[in-house]
Amino acid sequence: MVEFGYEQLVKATQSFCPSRLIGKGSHGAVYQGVLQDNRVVAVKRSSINGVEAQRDNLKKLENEISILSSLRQSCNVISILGASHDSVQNDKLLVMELMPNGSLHDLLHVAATPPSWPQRVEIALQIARAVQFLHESKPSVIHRDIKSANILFDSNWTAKLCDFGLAISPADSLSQATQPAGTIGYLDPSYTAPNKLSTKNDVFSFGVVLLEIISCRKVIDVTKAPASIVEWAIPLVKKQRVVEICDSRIPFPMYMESRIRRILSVASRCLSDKEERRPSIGEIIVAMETCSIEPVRSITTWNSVIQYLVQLKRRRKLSGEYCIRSAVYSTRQGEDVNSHVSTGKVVLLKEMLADVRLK
Ligand SMILES: Nc1ncnc2c1ncn2[C@@H]1O[C@H](COP(=O)(O)OP(=O)(O)OP(=O)(O)O)[C@@H](O)[C@H]1O
Repeated sequence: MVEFGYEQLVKATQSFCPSRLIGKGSHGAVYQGVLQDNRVVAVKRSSINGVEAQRDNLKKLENEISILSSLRQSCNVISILGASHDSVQNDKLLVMELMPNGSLHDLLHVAATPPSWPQRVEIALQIARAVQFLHESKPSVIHRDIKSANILFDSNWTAKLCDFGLAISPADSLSQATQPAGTIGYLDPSYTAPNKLSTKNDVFSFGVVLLEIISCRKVIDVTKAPASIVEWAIPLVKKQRVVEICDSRIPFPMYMESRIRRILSVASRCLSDKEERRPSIGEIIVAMETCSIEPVRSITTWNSVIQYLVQLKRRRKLSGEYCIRSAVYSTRQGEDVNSHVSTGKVVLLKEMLADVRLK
């Protein structure tokens, strides 16, 4: 991990200029920065608006830096580029890759166009891989704050798990005394004391995110009864009323019905009251990978085939008109109608072949 000079990051963010502010969280603010080598990065600062960081915020950011720098690289976990510390201002900075496409929370609840079903399945799988990476790291890491707002998209729309402020390694002796923490709506109800810390706490939160991805319902929605997404969706999953759970803004995809059923069944197991009944992230990946989708390329191919068939039908209709026009012209000129009909067919065939070659 690179130790950046504090002044270098002050310059990169134009002195933490408000126009560079991406957003504020409970333990800091994130700015867009441009490094000397022109790399565009995200810089998380423990103090907000220059007010000296509260001890708690500072500790969370230090924890985030320590956990992220102990992990290997993973395609579905945010990459840390470095950190910086200013002892005069008692400020800590975390430099990480910039995620320019916002959060899963915004994609589901704010964006005008809802994500497609294949996109949702792919995102769910990417998050599962991030959790698997953490739980199977040596020593393992428990994130403790898995939620749609902490899943951000990079420039290729790959989902990455971020915000490691609450993350903890159960191997760390400090974890024995760490009080339960997380976000209401995603927090495992059985995580009530430090000794209840387990990877299954993350599995529960992951189950909530799965329900959110499929339904696009807020995890706590006080305008609805029941307000909790878990209390609302799980009885419906048990009664096999899957269509009622699915986001109604886009048509229910019959061709993906079994995949969606499987994801909801995984979610229901993750949300089991009894921790021991919840699957491990390894089991979740196995269940989800069998329901993963064909690569987008194949969908494009199918679209091309459908488009081609539509064009073919249109051309056939046109060819009929062309033959009739030729025939009318020929009869006027006293020529053999059949010769023109076959010429029309040859022209059409040539065009179709050119079309296929282009594709
Ligand atoms: N690497 C990044 N690239 C782009 N935006 C980021 C990055 N990291 C965080 N953000 C955005 O910056 C804002 C603050 O993030 P931060 O992780 O501090 O808090 P949070 O997740 O919003 O809240 P909390 O800490 O309360 O859970 C959020 O809007 C988040 O989406």
